[in-house]
Amino acid sequence: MTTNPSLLTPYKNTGAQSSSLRQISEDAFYVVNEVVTKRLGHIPILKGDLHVLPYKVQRFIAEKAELCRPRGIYICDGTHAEAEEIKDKLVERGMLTQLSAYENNYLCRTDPKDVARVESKTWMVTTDKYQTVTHTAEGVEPIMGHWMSPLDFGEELDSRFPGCMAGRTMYVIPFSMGPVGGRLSKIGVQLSDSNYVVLSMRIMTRVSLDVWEALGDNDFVRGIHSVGLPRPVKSAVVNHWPCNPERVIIAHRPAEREIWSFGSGYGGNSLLGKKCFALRIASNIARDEGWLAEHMLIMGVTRPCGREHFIAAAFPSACGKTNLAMLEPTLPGWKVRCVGDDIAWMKFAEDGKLHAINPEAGFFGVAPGTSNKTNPMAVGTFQKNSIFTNVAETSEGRYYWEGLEDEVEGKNVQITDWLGKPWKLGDPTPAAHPNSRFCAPAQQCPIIHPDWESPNGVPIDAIIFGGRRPTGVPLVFETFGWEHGVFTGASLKSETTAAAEHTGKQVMHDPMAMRPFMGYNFGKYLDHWLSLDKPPHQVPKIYHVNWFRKDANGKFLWPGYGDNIRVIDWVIRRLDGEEGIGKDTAIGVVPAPGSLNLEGLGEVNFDELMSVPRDYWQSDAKEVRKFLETQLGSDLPNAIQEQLTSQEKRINAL
Ligand SMILES: Nc1nc2c(ncn2[C@@H]2O[C@H](COP(=O)(O)OP(=O)(O)OP(=O)(O)O)[C@@H](O)[C@H]2O)c(=O)[nH]1
Ligand SMILES: O=C([O-])CC(=O)C(=O)O
Ligand SMILES: [Mn+2]
Repeated sequence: MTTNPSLLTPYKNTGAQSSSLRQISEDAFYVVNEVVTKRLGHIPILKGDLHVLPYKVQRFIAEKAELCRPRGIYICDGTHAEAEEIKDKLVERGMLTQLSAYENNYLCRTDPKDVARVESKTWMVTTDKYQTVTHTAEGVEPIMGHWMSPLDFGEELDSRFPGCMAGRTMYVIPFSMGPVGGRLSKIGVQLSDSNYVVLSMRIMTRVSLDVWEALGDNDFVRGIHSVGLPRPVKSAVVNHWPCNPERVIIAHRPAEREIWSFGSGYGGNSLLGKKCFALRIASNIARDEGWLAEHMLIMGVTRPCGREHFIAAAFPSACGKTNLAMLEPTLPGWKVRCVGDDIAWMKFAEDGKLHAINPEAGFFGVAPGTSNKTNPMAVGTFQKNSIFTNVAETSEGRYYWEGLEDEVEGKNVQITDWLGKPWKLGDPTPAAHPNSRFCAPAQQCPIIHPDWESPNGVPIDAIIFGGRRPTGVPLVFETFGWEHGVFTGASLKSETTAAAEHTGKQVMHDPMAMRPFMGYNFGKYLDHWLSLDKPPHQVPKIYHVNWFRKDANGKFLWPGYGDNIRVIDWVIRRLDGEEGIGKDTAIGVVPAPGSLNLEGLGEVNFDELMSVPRDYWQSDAKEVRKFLETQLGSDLPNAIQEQLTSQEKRINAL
């Protein structure tokens, strides 16, 4: 199979800011115009004016249209009217159903084969393999980063993209991650043949014509997405949801800042601003520019005394970020405000502090388990202008999923499950898919932070890592310093969830909660983190939490949700330097007996919750050493190696 070299030629960044370059690019207009016109051939522009866009964008569109051969090109403007027009069409076609009990809420059922991220088909394409993966020990498959050679990628691309949009519209989506024009913000352009993607991107990112203005002649991240089912369609389309599960590929070319996604319409695979751009591509940009792109929520916590602290927290997918970011405190006088629930871009500012922005504009949250009891602020957010994917529906036009039983019990309502079948309480299968999601504008969150769109971000005082650890791991501990904190993040593990294709509950390594999102060599990534602790930087303190420890009967030891404020309270008192509330253990500082505010809580087995069992941690230490040494090989930073050794010594001395 041959590869069209023009598809794989990196675009040159002309850095066209100076007036002389601007002059050249104006002269080049006529050339561009000719090339663009030739490449487009007879493909009509259905909406918008291609020739007023930045030249690089014009060329990008023309080149990819020539490749994918859509029936027309639709340049999105991000307006409400545009969204209405698309929604009406989708309702008519049966892909969306209005949830009539709310204002402008819609339900979408996908093909049941397309319901989660597909980690095994997600790739980083780099010339040098070790830009993507670490030097693992002989015979050990790297689990962080998934490498494909440019040559192989060329073949995969050639066998999928030519003509892949036949009979469909190619939407051009201009979007900004972070407020348009902001200091930490970045611009992307996604091409997609899915109108569900257009509607979702409009919620999750800032889609607007202002983006073109802010972009000018600068470079942008390029996204090409296709559901991979050109017309006429040869196989049956299930649920009016075109996709091509057998041929899925999500490939990133970090050097070219380019993303190619094929075959899936599901959020994490198709909303390219999210995991693909804001984590995998952005972590590459961040390393080059000296900042961090992380899988973290950002929250502001105000104590009864009125002082506010900002916290960033990294938990793997479906492990509680959205819930913590919108926590409703059970302690009186406390206030939590949400800055972001999934991704943080963080950079040290002149004040020496690490400042974070939320690059997204919406929440793409796990639906099951979300209720007025667990997360009333999320519920408040998605009462209007939201899209629900793979949830169930009631005969009253409301959404339904596991965790909302109280709202239908004893009422005469019929439920239709996510597969479109009649369903009733007590049925053996779940009503909603476990990875069903709500997609809602962040600005509708009742506790959105007034500075959530501040272009300078918010100053982070503490970073928290966490995961689902049914045994052995205490509710909270403070690490002994930056290096120990980075080591603790690198050793992060969690039980698998429905957010990706892994089946069965197994505790897996998920370093920094970034395993599925690692954009470059994980050893270099750790080096980058370690290098940040230098003057004048005031690095945040690093903590680890575990809301999911279970007792011998398999019951959670900790009530979680709103009561997690009690842990945050302890964290902030530690930041303040309050004495006598910490107890040193081998793995970090846990709350001393009596130091955690448990007032008003029922029975809590504090000792079991905080215990650091020697046997457990001895075998854990062995396993972590094996993991880090075999996974990172020669890429394992010395500082992490030293942390490993000193932690082992402390554990053996327990
Ligand atoms: N037991 C317990 N469950 C929790 C807690 N916080 C969240 N959960 C559950 O964990 C699941 C996922 O929570 P989310 O907050 O959506 O997780 P997330 O990290 O934002 O997930 P992604 O969007 O996939 O990145 C939901 O079913 C929650 O109900 C907690 O404190 N205790
Ligand atoms: O990316 C997605 O599909 C949803 C998400 O936030 C995650 O899985 O962490
Ligand atoms: Mn996530």
